[in-house]
Amino acid sequence: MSAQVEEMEFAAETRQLLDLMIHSVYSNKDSFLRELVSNSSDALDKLRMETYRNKDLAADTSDLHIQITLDPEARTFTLSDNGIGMSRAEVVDLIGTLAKSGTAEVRKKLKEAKDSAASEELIGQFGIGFYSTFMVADKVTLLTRKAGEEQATRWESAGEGTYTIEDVADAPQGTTVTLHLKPADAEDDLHDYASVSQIRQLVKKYSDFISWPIRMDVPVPPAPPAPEKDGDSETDGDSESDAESEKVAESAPTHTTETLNSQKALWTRPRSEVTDEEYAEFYRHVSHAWDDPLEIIPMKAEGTFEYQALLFIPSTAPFDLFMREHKAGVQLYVKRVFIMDDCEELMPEYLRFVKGLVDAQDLSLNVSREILQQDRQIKAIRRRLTKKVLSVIKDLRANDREKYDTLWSQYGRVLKEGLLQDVDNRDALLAITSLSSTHSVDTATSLAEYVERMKDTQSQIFYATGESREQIERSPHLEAFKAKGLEVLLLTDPIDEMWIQSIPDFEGKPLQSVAKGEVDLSDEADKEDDEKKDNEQFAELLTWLTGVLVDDVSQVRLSSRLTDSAACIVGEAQSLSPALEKMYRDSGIPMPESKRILELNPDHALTSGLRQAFADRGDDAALRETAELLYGAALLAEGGSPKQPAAFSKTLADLLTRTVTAPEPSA
Ligand SMILES: Nc1ncnc2c1ncn2[C@@H]1O[C@H](COP(=O)(O)OP(=O)(O)OP(=O)(O)O)[C@@H](O)[C@H]1O
Repeated sequence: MSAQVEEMEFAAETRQLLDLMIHSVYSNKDSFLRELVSNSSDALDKLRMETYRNKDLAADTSDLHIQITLDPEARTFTLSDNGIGMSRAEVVDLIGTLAKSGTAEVRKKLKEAKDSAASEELIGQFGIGFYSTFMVADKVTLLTRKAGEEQATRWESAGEGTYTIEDVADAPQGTTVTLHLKPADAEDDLHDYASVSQIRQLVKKYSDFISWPIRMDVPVPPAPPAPEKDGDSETDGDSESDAESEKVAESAPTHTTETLNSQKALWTRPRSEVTDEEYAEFYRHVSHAWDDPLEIIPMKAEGTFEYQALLFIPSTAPFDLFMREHKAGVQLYVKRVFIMDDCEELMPEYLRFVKGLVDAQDLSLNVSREILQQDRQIKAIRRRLTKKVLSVIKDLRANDREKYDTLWSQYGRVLKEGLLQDVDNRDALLAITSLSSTHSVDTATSLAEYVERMKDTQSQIFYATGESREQIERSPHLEAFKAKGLEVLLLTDPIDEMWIQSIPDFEGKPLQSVAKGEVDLSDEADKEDDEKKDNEQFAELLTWLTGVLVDDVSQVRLSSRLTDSAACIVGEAQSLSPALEKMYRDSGIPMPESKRILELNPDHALTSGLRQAFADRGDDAALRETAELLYGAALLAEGGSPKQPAAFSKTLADLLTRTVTAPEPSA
């Protein structure tokens, strides 16, 4: 007996996505099979885990498997599992809507995905899972009953604006998905998915390693005709034996059940025996991805803690890598039995983009998260995996620069979090960290490479932080470094501001911000004399300026970092940069307003003119205005803005007006 059929609408972005799928330009239509098998395999894993945890669960686990049934006449493809199944609410939530975490991002990307290449990339990036069935079917029916529940649910949709959902009283445990297939179209890469040979081949290709049996009923080829006896002629009928053989033929089964996959756990096989394509399929299965892995990392450890691991670095970063909901990517198995997804205990947070699995030999099958957090073995595995991933990245940097560059462009920002979080691996992390520098626009540098290029007279590693390379390069702080040919690291990731503060030196060379403290760039022998002379000459002006600008700066002093500009603003040696202060403030951490230092270029005409004017006229209103403008202009030059832009611009306008107003004729 079935209850009322309810028609529901897909959310707007789900509809858009379905539209994209149905009119899909995505060339690999076969992927729907991988997605369905993956979902069923997960559902079987979940059921097995659930029965470990909940002994009272009324579920049948006697023959967990996946079954494929083809009906070439009705043109249907059916895949069922007797796994965990879904409740009605779960069907609405999981099948009727997109994963919530991605919704906003998907919406944005959908809007942008105007051409076929963009939508292909979109499908690849998000992995559209169950919806991929609409690439090959014009109607999809899903019948599911959650293990332990009586009520089942039927869901059906033609992939347009709506779907129907109804309660069904009677259905086997697990999920059955029936696809009403579109006509095969070789030109569109739409194969005949009601064909036994096609499905046999695709399961082998995509899902051979799935640990559950994937079965299919296949027709038994007709038995070869019995050999004719000697001397028998066509007319010479032995009617009794003919009837006998007919009976046998009638009762002979027309179908037999074939298991299509070898079920061999890929991670237990030596690397030399597994093809890259098999690894790639396995990666797509474990990580629900649609792309190829950038790097495959098989590992095997024997001894005290025995385990095997198969890790992957995906070629593209997931859209939610920096979102709170992002899940860690490594699964835990114990003796080939799936235990849990997203096992955070196996990987540090900054390697959260790594996918794959660890199969540990000596853990208990009902190990819980709480136990894992304390487990010595898990901690040891995590240490080993971390070191291995970092050493693989280091090797890529040395031997496959193109791959490393892709990796760094995708994950560099996350890896830099490690510089703050993982003190034990800081050296390894620094060895794989690439930073922009004034040395080259095209190629980033490591700290070690920077040190190799350092001049003999140079004792510090210089760096500048800012929003972009262009902005930093225009900053007055860099002038003298440019003039003297000193290399400066250009750090533009917000996280750079943080880790750089936590690393005082590299190979004994202190890291020095070009915008902080006093930098000593003079290499002439007589620099001390020059400085002394300058300081004496400018002493009164500097004291007066410090007084005029007392609300804004802690001090006004002469600079050795400027060649072209008249002034710049710098921080105290140990201070936080304005950007970092802002970051803390934005995240709710109270930060006292800190004053910085105004530095003047003693060789600039404006500075020397100001000194002369002050010597001639002393403190007057016009000179005070010049001091305010000088300070405001220095803020603008570093990419900041005066505290009161309107006042600044008015003072500037007044000054400019005076330059164009004809002087009063003298009496
Ligand atoms: N055969 C099934 N049995 C039980 N639950 C299922 C089954 N198929 C799908 N689901 C549920 O529906 C959810 C959505 O499936 P879908 O294939 O769309 O996405 P996914 O597999 O979670 O992720 P991705 O989009 O990355 O492939 C699954 O996470 C699972 O909870």
